[in-house]
Amino acid sequence: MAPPKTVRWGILATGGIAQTFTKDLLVDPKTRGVENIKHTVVAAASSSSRPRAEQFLKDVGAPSDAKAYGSYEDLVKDSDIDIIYVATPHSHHYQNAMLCLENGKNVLCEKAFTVNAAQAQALADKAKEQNLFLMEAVWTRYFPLSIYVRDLITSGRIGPVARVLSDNSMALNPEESFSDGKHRMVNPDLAGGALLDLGIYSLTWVFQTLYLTQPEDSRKPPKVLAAMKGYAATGAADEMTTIVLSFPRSAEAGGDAHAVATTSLRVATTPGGNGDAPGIRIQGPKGEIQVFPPAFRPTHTKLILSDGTVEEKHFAQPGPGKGSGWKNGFGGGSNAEGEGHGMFWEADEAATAFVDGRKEGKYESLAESILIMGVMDEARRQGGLKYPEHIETTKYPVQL
Ligand SMILES: NC(=O)C1=CN([C@@H]2O[C@H](COP(=O)(O)OP(=O)(O)OC[C@H]3O[C@@H](n4cnc5c(N)ncnc54)[C@H](OP(=O)(O)O)[C@@H]3O)[C@@H](O)[C@H]2O)C=CC1
Ligand SMILES: O=C1OC[C@@H](O)[C@H](O)[C@H]1O
Repeated sequence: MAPPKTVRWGILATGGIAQTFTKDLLVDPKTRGVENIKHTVVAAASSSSRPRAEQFLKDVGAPSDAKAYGSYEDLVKDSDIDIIYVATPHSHHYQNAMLCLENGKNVLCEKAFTVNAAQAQALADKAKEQNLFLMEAVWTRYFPLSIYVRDLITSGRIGPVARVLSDNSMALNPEESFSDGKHRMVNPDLAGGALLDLGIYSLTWVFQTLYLTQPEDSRKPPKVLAAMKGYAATGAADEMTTIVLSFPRSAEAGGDAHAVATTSLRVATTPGGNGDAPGIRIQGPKGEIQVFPPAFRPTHTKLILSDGTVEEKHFAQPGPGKGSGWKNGFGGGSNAEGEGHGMFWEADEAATAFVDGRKEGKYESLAESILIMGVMDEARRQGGLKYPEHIETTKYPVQL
């Protein structure tokens, strides 16, 4: 077997998810049976200060020669970097990812990919023009659990999927948790609200079960009907959004399929985060697949068939982990001591694509990311939610 190829990462921003991702990145891929690539961190940048980037590199256990930068502009000029992971708030993804692409860097960009579909399209166009890799970091798509669920569907165990019910909600008590209104969950200037932050996962489950599992030439965009409740304290952000989707299908493929994607900052998929009610139900004529919360990091599925068969599966996130034990502070769950968080699967895919010369992720094309951004645009249009022009714009560069 050929020796693993080492992929050199740069980390853009030093906040919560940048820490979690980078710790996972530094877990040896062999611990999860991955032999083709290795990851290393060669640089990190903080827009606040260089010492903050230095501290970040220490905290995550990066190699001692990794470089610390005090600006994103300096990071993108580093010729030793193969891929940059963009970990700023969604309001900033478009400007930051464009900066990377303009400077010839491959990009893995956190969710939600951008603020709207026009920005996502502009990034995809730029990546194509520059012949660079670009992928939205919807980590859940790359989990072995997600691959297993998609395989159950394509192998026909439940018959053609007729309906998907998909929720990702957290009872965050927003007035108390985000009382100054500055947190990205509620802050319009950071494209805040439930939809872009949490609802993206409800839609991920809808799309990866009803869209990605269809033959490519038969995938069609869904019709969208949405209800949105604004978050009163900050005005332009949603605290709850419900989207009904109808996917056109031929009669041979089972006819049209429906989905309901829900998200809320006020109520939880399972109160107390105990995870005993399925947040995702994928239903066909022969049975259903249940996925247990949280929707973004599920570890438990149940297949229930109408003939009485019940198959439960638990998926570990193999460690040992570099101290990547995780709590999100919102009651969103924590992983067992010694486990990784699970962000390494998407990193493996991005690195493998880079090494193989692919320009997009295997389980979510740029066209699908753009389509999902378009569904969120339509939900916001129907719900009357607009963000400030300077973060909705496709102009570049814009100082945020
Ligand atoms: N995949 C997942 O499970 C998760 C994904 N996310 C996504 O990751 C992104 C970042 O979230 P998270 O890490 O929790 O956010 P944090 O607020 O913890 O970190 C964001 C970082 O972005 C940089 N930044 C640059 N400009 C701003 C600004 N105006 N306001 C705030 N931060 C700024 C800062 O880093 P610096 O000062 O170093 O430049 C900051 O530390 C979001 O898009 C979110 O949706 C978040 C949580 C989980
Ligand atoms: O992406 C996410 O997944 C985990 C949640 O806790 C977090 O708030 C969200 O941004």
